[in-house]
Amino acid sequence: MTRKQPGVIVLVVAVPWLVRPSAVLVAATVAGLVVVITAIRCWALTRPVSFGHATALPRTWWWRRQVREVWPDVAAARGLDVHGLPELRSIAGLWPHMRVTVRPVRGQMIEEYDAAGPALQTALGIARVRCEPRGFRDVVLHLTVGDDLRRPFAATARADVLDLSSLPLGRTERGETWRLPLGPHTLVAGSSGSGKGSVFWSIAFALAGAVREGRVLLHGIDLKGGMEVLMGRELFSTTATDAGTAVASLEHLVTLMRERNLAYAGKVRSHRPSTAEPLHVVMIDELAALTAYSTERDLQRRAEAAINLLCSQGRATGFVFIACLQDPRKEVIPSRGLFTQTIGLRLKDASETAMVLGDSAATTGAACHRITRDVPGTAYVVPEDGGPALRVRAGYASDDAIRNVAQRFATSTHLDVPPLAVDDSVRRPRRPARDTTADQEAS
Ligand SMILES: Nc1ncnc2c1ncn2[C@@H]1O[C@H](COP(=O)(O)OP(=O)(O)OP(=O)(O)O)[C@@H](O)[C@H]1O
Repeated sequence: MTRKQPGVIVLVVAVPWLVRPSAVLVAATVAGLVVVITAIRCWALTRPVSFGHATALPRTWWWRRQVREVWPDVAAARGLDVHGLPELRSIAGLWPHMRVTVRPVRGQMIEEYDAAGPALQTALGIARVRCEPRGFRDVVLHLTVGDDLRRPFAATARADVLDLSSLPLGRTERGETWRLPLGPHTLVAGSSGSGKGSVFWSIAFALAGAVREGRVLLHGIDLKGGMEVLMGRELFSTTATDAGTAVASLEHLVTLMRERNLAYAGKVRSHRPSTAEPLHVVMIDELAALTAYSTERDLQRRAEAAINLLCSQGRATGFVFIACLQDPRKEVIPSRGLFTQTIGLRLKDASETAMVLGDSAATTGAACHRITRDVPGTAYVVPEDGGPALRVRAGYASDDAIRNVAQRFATSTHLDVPPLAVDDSVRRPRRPARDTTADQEAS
C-alpha cells in the first residue's frame, strides 16, 4: 500500500482535473503548490544539513553537467588546450564536495592547474577549488560547490566538554564539527571586523563547563578598554584592561609557572587539569596593544618577556595562550614562532595569509584574503596532521549570549594578582656613575 501511495496521490489530483476542471480545483492546486514550496524552503533554511543530504543526488548530477559544460572554456581561457583539451577522466563525490580527475596533456605541469583553479571557481560560481596530484599522471580538482558555512549559527556553551584537548568551536566546510586542539599556543589573526570576537568567545564557551568546575582558569587581557573581556567577566579569574595590570598578571603567572615547574621536576612530565592543578588559559584580545602599540616601552618589554617565558616553558605544566591580533607582521608579534597553532580569519592580502598559515597552506588552497566581509567568523586552519588547509566558521556569540553564559558558568576562583613590581633593571644605571667629588678634588 505504502509503495502505491505516490500513484494514488497523482490519481486523486489528476482525475478531477481531467473530468471537470473548475476554479475551486485551480485554487486548491495553487494553494497546495504554495504549501509544498514553502515547506521545502523552510526545510532548506532551518535544517540545511538534512536538506543538503536529501537533495545531494540531483544537485550532484546538475553540477557534473555544469563542470563538463564550462571545462572547455576554462581550459581555453587558461591556455590548457593548446595541444588538445585535457581529458576529464571522472567526476566523483557528492554535492557539495566533488572531485574532478583530469589527465593533463603532455608537457603540462600541476602548477598550471593550480593557477586554473580560480578561473574554474568563478566560471562555476562555487565556493572553493583545490588542486592535488593523483599518482604520477593525473590531477584532481577538489570542488566545494555549495557553502555550508554561509549561514551564521550561534555559539553554544558546553557544560560537558570532557576532552580539553579538542574544543568544539563551530563547523568545517565538510559539515563536521570544527575542533581546536587546546595545548598548542594559538594565534587568531584577522582584519578589523573579521570575527575575532566570535573565535575568542567560542573558545571561552567551549571551556565554560571546565571553568565552572574549576579545572580551567581563564585570564583575560583586553587593552581596548575591556569592551570584549568585561562582557563575560564572571568567566575570568583575572582580567586586565590596562598595560600595568596586564604585565602584573602575566608576571604573576610566570611565578605560578615556575613554582609548578619546580614541583613537577623529575616527577610529572605532562599536566592534567584538575581543581587542585587547574589549566591556566590566557586570552588576549589584541596582542599588539601590549607588545607593539604601547607607548610605555618598559611595560612593553616586560610583557614580551613574560609572554616568551610562558609560551616557551608553560605548555607542559598547564599554561596556554590564545592571542588575537589584526596585524600579523613579525614586528608586531616578536614571539610569533612560539604560537604553534594559527587561525587565519579574513586578511588583507596573500602575503598576510602566508605569514599566518605558512607558505604551504597558501598553496593548498588557504585564501584568508579571499574571505568576504559578509561571512565574519570564517577562517582557514591547518589540521594537526598537516593535511590541506580547512575552511571553518566559528559560532556567533551575541552580547546577550556572552552575559548569559558568563552568569551560568561563573568561576569561583578569583586570583589576587600582586601589584606591579618595580623593575630594578630599569632603575639600575647601565655604567657606574662618575665620582664627581673625586673629579672636583683632583681639579
Ligand atoms: N561567527 C559569526 N557569525 C555571524 N556574524 C558574526 C560572527 N562573528 C562576528 N560576526 C559579526 O561581525 C561583526 C564583527 O565581528 P567582531 O567584532 O568579532 O570582529 P573583530 O575581528 O573582533 O573586529 P575588531 O578587531 O575591529 O574588534 C560583529 O559585530 C558581528 O555582528
